[in-house]
Amino acid sequence: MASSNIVVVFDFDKTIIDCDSDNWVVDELGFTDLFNQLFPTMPFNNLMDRMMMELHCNGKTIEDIVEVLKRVPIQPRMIPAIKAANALGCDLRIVSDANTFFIETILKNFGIRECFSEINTNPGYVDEEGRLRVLPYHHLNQPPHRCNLCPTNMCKGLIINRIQDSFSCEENKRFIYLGDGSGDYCPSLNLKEKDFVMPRKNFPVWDLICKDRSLVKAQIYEWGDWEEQEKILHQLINKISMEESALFFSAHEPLPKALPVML
Ligand SMILES: Cc1ncc(C[n+]2csc(CCOP(=O)(O)O)c2C)c(N)n1
Ligand SMILES: [Mg+2]
Repeated sequence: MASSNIVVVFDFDKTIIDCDSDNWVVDELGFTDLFNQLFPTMPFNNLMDRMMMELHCNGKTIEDIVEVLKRVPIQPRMIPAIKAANALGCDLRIVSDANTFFIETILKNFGIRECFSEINTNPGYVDEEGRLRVLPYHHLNQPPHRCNLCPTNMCKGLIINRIQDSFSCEENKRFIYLGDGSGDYCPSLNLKEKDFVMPRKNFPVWDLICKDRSLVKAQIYEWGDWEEQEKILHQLINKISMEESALFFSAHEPLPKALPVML
């Protein structure tokens, strides 16, 4: 497979799929009223764990949840677009405030689980009683992350920093980050000048970025719908690849005379 120096980091809900997976499961299984009643009383991450308990106690099985997840709305072009980015050698990752069970079930159902090298999200697992448990990404026995932009269970900015630090400077990785929610703002601030952020237009991360664009070092390319997301992502991958090959030529030999227009 081709390899490149491009790392594409996707948020999941409303960036890869066309809904919030948590709300989709709760609504489709008929538990919206209870969700709305409990919503003001506890942090969201705990609420999802509680809702999974409520489903279990009311006779909803893991198979029922899986069946609902298989029907999750997604723009059909998203699947070939992800496969294409992977085939071009991009390192694709997910950073999401959903959970591993929902995300892995959905990606496997669409046949794209293997396109991603890493999924960073809240752990979700089925316990011995057949109940789905959802835990915080940052364990409660660890010191709090101290970021005041992010919910206590997950700071996506810390995750981006960890991914950035996993590469050496010589690898010169270029990041493209796609997201929609307020939780995607913190990681956007941590990107560098050579990187790109693709906020979903008219969604919370876009509103936050637009308040003061100068706080974001990365180049900003907004997207309004999935067709546009696919087009811009493809253009950015091409743009970075061209820049890198131009750099490669200029570092190794004089530019070949036959290529003056491209380079
Ligand atoms: C009414 C209401 N208030 C708050 C929330 C919390 N919340 C908003 S988007 C999201 C998913 C993030 O996943 P991703 O990071 O993949 O976009 C979560 C956990 C909600 N779902 N509903
Ligand atoms: Mg999202």
